[in-house]
Parts: sequence; structure tokens; C-alpha cells
Amino acid sequence: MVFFFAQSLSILEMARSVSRIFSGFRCFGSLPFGNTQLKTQCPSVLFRTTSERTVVQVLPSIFSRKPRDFSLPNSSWGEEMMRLYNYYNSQSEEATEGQEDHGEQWTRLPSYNRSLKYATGGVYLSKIIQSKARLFTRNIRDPGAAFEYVVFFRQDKQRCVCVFQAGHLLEGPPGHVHGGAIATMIDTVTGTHASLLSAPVMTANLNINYRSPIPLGSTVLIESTLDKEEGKKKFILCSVTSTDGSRVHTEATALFVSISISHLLRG
Ligand SMILES: CCCCCCCC/C=C\CCCCCCCC(=O)SCCNC(=O)CCNC(=O)[C@H](O)C(C)(C)COP(=O)(O)OP(=O)(O)OC[C@H]1O[C@@H](n2cnc3c(N)ncnc32)[C@H](O)[C@@H]1OP(=O)(O)O
Repeated sequence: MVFFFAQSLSILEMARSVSRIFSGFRCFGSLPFGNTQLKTQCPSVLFRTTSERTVVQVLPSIFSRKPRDFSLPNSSWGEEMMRLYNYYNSQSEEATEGQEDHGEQWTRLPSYNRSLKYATGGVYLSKIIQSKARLFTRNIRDPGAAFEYVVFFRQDKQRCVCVFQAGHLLEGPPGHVHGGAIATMIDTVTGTHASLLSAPVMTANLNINYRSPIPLGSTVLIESTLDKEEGKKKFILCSVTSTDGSRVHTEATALFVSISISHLLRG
């Protein structure tokens, strides 16, 4: 839900900017670093909020190894998930040296399961919660059991595409995906998209129309486009369809509002 970006920056420039500003946040959520490798060291980060200096220590020592990028294929990914991953990934090569990147390719967004070890100053969280906090969609260890997804971004088209395979723990109606799980994925994709425009952001409004049920275990496409921006507000459109586009499962509109970091740290 969170990054600082200037809209006009290219993907690579964005990656560099974020890298500078948010070097400590590389270990959480979907971060727009393309195929770049993560650094293994995640130091403390000092935030200057309006009224206080806040030290956010990013990773505990047990995370000193390279964190897992959940957007890479695992053994649970089915044929359709792999086919679409390979399709978008083949169009998301890193720009070669000397070649300018105008965001005309897809960029795969790496995805990690946590960022903050603990945030002091204004936030009241128990140490247990602080140490155990994980991104909701990335907190189930059993591959394929819940949310398997990868998000790609096209800057020139202001478009995100998420390939999503819904696992057996996401059942709602028998044999089909729970509406809350679908909402979670829509929030994740549109929230990632909004945060690429200007972060940090939070969801202010999410409107969802469920058109047809999604079979459990199936792979679907979740696509988001930028509708409009009005100051702090970003309006994003989203659809969930079958992978051949013949079936609309869900349509949504989302509003994200830019916030200051202190908004999060106030608790
Ligand atoms: C530091 C950490 C870094 C870590 C890095 C992370 C990387 C992660 C990456 C990837 C992860 C995947 C991505 C996941 C994404 C998930 C996102 C969520 O689920 S967020 C949780 C659910 N949302 C809430 O809990 C919000 C609760 N609400 C609020 O906090 C406030 O209400 C907020 C921020 C939304 C707005 O509050 P105000 O005080 O800032 O702004 P005001 O003045 O109220 O509104 C600004 C404008 O927006 C309109 N507005 C606000 N709420 C509205 C609404 N519900 N409907 C319509 N308009 C609304 C207002 O009318 C106003 O418009 P006018 O500027 O006057 O034109």
C-alpha cells in the first residue's frame, strides 16, 4: 500500500528512487523493482513524522537471509498460471545497459511477506504482534493453498495485470472462491497500482460487483487501469475475468487516498 513515486518516473528511475527513499522496506508487499535482486541487509529506517522521530527497524535477524519472493513460480502453479506467467515475463526483460526504459514493457513486481519488525513512536503493538505480522495474502506456507499470484505493471499504459490462482483454502460457496478473498485480491492489485502512482496510499472506497462465480483452483486475470487522479485521490478500475477473457467474474472501482507516513504510525 505504500511507496513514494513521481508518476513521470520510468520504472527503473522509480526503482532507484524507492531504493533510496525506502531502502528499508524492500522486504514486504509487491515492490516495483522489476527483476532486480534484493539486498539481504535491511537496516533501521528513520522517519521524520510531523511531531516525532520514529525509528522503524525493518527486519529481525532471522530474516537476514534473502527473503522469499512469492511472485516467482512454485510447484503448485498450474499449467495456465505458468503459461500466463511466462507470457508476461517474456515481455518484461530488464532494459539493457544504455537503453532507456520508457515503461513500454511489463515489469514483474516482486512480492514479500513483511516489512516492519516494529515501529516505535505512536504505534501501540505488542511485541508478539510486531514480530509475527505478515502480509495477509502471503502468510500461508503451504504452496497453492491460498493466494498464488504475480502482478505485472505497464507504466506507459497505466495498467496492472495479476495472474491469480485461487487455492482450496479460499472456498466460499462450495467449489468456488469466497467473495472476501476476491475483494482481497482486488484491493491488493488496485492498491499496488495506486501505490505505484504515489505512495503511501490507503483504500478509502472499494465497490465490487460479483458477476459470475470463480471456480476454486482456477486461474483468472485481475486487471486494473487508472481512471483518474484528483489531488490526493486515485480512482482505479478493476476487472476479474477468465484467462481467455470470455467470462467476466467481477468488476470493481476503487478509491485510494495518499496519506503521510505519520498517518500509519499514529495507530
Ligand atoms: C510505511 C509502511 C511501508 C511498507 C511498504 C508496503 C508495501 C506494500 C505493497 C503492497 C501490498 C499490497 C497492497 C495492499 C493494499 C491494501 C490497502 C488497504 O487495504 S488499506 C486498509 C483499508 N483502508 C483503511 O483502513 C483506510 C481507513 N481510512 C482512513 O485512514 C482515512 O479515511 C483516509 C486515509 C482514507 C482518508 O483520510 P484523510 O484524512 O487522509 O483524507 P480526507 O480528507 O478524509 O479525504 C481525502 C479526500 O478523499 C475523499 N474520501 C475519503 N474517503 C472517501 C470515501 N470512502 N469515499 C469517497 N471519497 C472519500 C474525501 O472526501 C476527500 O476528498 P476531497 O479532497 O475533499 O475532494
